[in-house]
Amino acid sequence: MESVAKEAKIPATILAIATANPVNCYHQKDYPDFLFRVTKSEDKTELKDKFKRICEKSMIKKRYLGITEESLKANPNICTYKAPSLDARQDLLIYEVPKLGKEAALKAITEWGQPISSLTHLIFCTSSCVDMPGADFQLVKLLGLDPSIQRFMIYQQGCFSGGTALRIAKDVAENNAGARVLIVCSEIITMFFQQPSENHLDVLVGQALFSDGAAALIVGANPDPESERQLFNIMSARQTIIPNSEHGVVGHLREMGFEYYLSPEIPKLVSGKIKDCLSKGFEGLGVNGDRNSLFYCIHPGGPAILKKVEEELGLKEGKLRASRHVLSEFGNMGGPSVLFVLDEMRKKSMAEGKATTGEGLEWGVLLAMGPGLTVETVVLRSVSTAN
Ligand SMILES: CC(=O)CC(=O)SCCNC(=O)CCNC(=O)[C@H](O)C(C)(C)COP(=O)(O)OP(=O)(O)OC[C@H]1O[C@@H](n2cnc3c(N)ncnc32)[C@H](O)[C@@H]1OP(=O)(O)O
Repeated sequence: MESVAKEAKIPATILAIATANPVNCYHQKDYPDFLFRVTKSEDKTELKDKFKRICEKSMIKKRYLGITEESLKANPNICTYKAPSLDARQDLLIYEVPKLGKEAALKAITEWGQPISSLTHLIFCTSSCVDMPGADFQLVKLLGLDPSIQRFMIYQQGCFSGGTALRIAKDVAENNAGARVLIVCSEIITMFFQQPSENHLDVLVGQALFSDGAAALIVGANPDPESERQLFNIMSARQTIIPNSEHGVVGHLREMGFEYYLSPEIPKLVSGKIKDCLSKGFEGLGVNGDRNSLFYCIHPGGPAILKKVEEELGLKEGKLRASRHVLSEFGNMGGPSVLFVLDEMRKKSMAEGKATTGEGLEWGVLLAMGPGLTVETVVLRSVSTAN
């Protein structure tokens, strides 16, 4: 099919962004006591000290989690390493994941300001649970969307799914006249909640970083200048696998929930590919090579990843402010994280009276990474905040 992209006067454009989190807020300084108490692991003092060190170095102040002491007491197997608890976790998640997504979606639709019936496509991403019919179907019911809305359900892509959703939305918006795509990424990481174990130290890293959140965006090409407000144009989007890195992030869905592995090599593997991702992403766009003249929305996977990427790209202090802010205030929410970063960037740019939604700069890049290791590179062009 001949791409309509060339005909689109304005390429796929983000028209609204919104976020939501569960109400329960956990302060990182209190979390080691909480985790070791609810999992009855107080006797593992060395492990707790190690966990405290990881929490202190996480650069996270607070996180939001759907789990509560009460819900864990009602499902004690969730608190016991390797105990079968898949049913209990699924039963909580299949309702909560679309519900949190709905909260973000309603805010995005309000910002967009158009009738819900104008939405033509839905992309729903989650790695938190699986079910049939899927979380996309549940969201259609919860929001009262047109039953004939065209759905894409993206399961189990992990932390890069926010970039995947933008890539698919760009294709859809530019090849279907009048398309308005609702993206919803919703993660509640109860499937990753595990009792600390001396035999599986990666779990400590996950318990210190992972958190719950949902983000929703609306994307369309050729926005109506009278009634729709542009936030960022999506100029290119591509996905790639980092060679020899599939051991980096691994998650096996078991009776215990997710049995997952996080290699200490992740920061090095990701940063080693980052220049190549940027040069391929910007190919043919005529943007100069000064990396400090771009704005950055990078998945806040952990402080070591951000630091390594910053060093590799030779970025000046402050260029990754939005990613670090999201890490500090919300933790690593997986797929939605990078969309939280985008929201933070445009809000701060507007609040500080910057000329564009991208910290006053014209061009920028959103980078999302996850299992594979896979990187999504989405090149963005900001718009004037005077719009
Ligand atoms: C690809 C993606 O990005 C997708 C995802 O989001 S998946 C999650 C990705 N994120 C990560 O894997 C975390 C990356 N790592 C980090 O950000 C940091 O290393 C950290 C916050 C975990 C620790 O901070 P740091 O400044 O490196 O402190 P450091 O003193 O080296 O490590 C603290 C402890 O954590 C341990 N540790 C670090 N990484 C570990 C890992 N992957 N597995 C097990 N233990 C680990 C260290 O051995 C150390 O233990 P001791 O205190 O007993 O010596």
